[in-house]
Order: sequence, then C-alpha cells, then structure tokens
Amino acid sequence: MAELAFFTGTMDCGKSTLALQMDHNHRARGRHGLIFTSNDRAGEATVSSRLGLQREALEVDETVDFFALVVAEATQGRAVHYLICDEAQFYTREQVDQLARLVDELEIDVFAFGITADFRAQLFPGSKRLLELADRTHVLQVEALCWCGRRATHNARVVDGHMVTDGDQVAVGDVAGGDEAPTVEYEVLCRRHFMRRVTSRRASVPGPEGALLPFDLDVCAVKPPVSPSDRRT
Ligand SMILES: Nc1ncnc2c1ncn2[C@@H]1O[C@H](COP(=O)(O)OP(=O)(O)O)[C@@H](O)[C@H]1O
Ligand SMILES: Cc1cn([C@H]2C[C@H](O)[C@@H](COP(=O)(O)O)O2)c(=O)[nH]c1=O
Repeated sequence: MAELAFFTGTMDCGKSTLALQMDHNHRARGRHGLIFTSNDRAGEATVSSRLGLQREALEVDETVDFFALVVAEATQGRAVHYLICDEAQFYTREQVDQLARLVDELEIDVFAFGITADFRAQLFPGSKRLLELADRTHVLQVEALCWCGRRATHNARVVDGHMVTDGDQVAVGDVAGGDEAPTVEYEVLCRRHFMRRVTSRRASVPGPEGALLPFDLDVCAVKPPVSPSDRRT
C-alpha cells in the first residue's frame, strides 16, 4: 500500500541526509524514483546534506504539477515507484494535494522532508498541508540541540547577530558553523530561549532581558548551559 510520509524537525536535524538514504535504499532494490527539492542551500536542483552527500534533483517552483509530471514520465515508459520531496515546506498547498493524489490514485510512495515552522514559529504552507494529509508524520530522532543543551524545537533567524521576528517567510540560509559564511543565518533553539529571543550569542553576553514574542508563557529564567549528562529528556 503506497503512503504519503512526512519527515520533519528543525533545520539541521538530518532531513536531507535521510532523504538521500531513502532514495539510495529504494534504488538499490530496483525501484525508479524521482527526487525533488526547492531552494536548497547548495543551489538549484540539488539535494545536499551537511554530511557531504549531494544529488541532482528536479527543482520545484510554483508551476510544477507533480501529478502531470509523473503521468508524463509513465507515458514515456518510465513507471515511477516513489518520490523523494525535500524542502517540502516551500511547496504550495495544491502541490501537496497532488502528492496525495499520486499516492491514492497511482499507488506511488511519496516521502516528503521539511521543516515545520518558520522563524516566527508559524507553519509553512507545504508543511501545514502535509501535516493535514500525511499517512504518517515522523519527527526526526537526531535532535538538533539548543545552546543550553535542551532539544531544539524552533528555528531562529539571526541578522547582524540579532534574532529577528519580522521579514519574508522565505530566506534561504544556513545555520551558523556551516562551511560557508551564510547571508542569512539561522540558529536552532529550545522553545523557552526562542520565546525570550536568547540566542547563543546573547547568552554569552549578559544583558537585560529582551521583549517576549507575542505568546502567552510563564516567566522562565535564562539558565547557563547544562552538560549533556544533566540534560532533561
Ligand atoms: N561534521 C559532521 N560530523 C558528523 N555529523 C555531522 C557533521 N556535520 C553535520 N552532521 C550531521 O548532519 C546533520 C544535518 O544533516 P542535514 O541532512 O544537512 O540536515 P537538514 O536537512 O535537516 O537541515 C546534523 O544534525 C548532524 O547530525
Ligand atoms: C526557519 C526558516 C528557514 N528557511 C530556509 C533556510 C534553509 O534554506 C531552509 C531549511 O533548510 P534545512 O535543510 O532544513 O536546513 O529553509 C526559510 O526560508 N525561512 C525560515 O523561516
């Protein structure tokens, strides 16, 4: 039975690595798949993992019709067994509907990968629709960590060293510590430090508390980093 599976998590939790591994495993068993991505950091039509793996892919923009594309492929004698869809947060709602149709009407497995929420903790359109439609949703097991040692759950955007909460939803960029100096930088944080806008940079510079994001949250103190053995599970 074909399925629509959504693999999600923060930035830098291993989604693209898993996407390439899944493609490898399915291809190794003689299945024919198509790999899609959108706005990968490494450039157009590429799925790249921070572990160094990279593969050519089909670039998804708003004109792509997954259903028509797969039918055209099959009509030319190349039956498609599965799709790998990276950076699926950037897909449109209609495109995710097309992916679900491929599963239900043509029995094609669709494995989608993407971050759930943007730098304001608001759902991306593609992720929202995937959460609504997927047969199963997996939060990746490799946890990216906040500077405090807790599990990171949020993606903060950092501009000129400061966390921002205004701007375009889409701004391609990397987490700090990547190979190249990013134009737009992101840092993964636990919820409490995301809400209080305490990035690693701010945590190391004692100063007044910043304004809270507009969420209803009890006051929580900024604590020094905890060692892995003291981490909460
Ligand atoms: N030098 C490294 N050594 C070991 N693991 C690494 C290294 N660099 C990155 N990683 C792993 O790769 C993960 C990021 O993988 P990637 O597929 O690029 O993430 P995502 O697509 O979710 O942003 C990190 O969480 C880390 O586990
Ligand atoms: C939070 C957030 C992220 N992005 C961009 C930044 C990266 O280019 C991708 C995520 O890629 P990854 O493989 O999961 O690291 O999304 C964005 O455009 N807007 C945001 O709010």
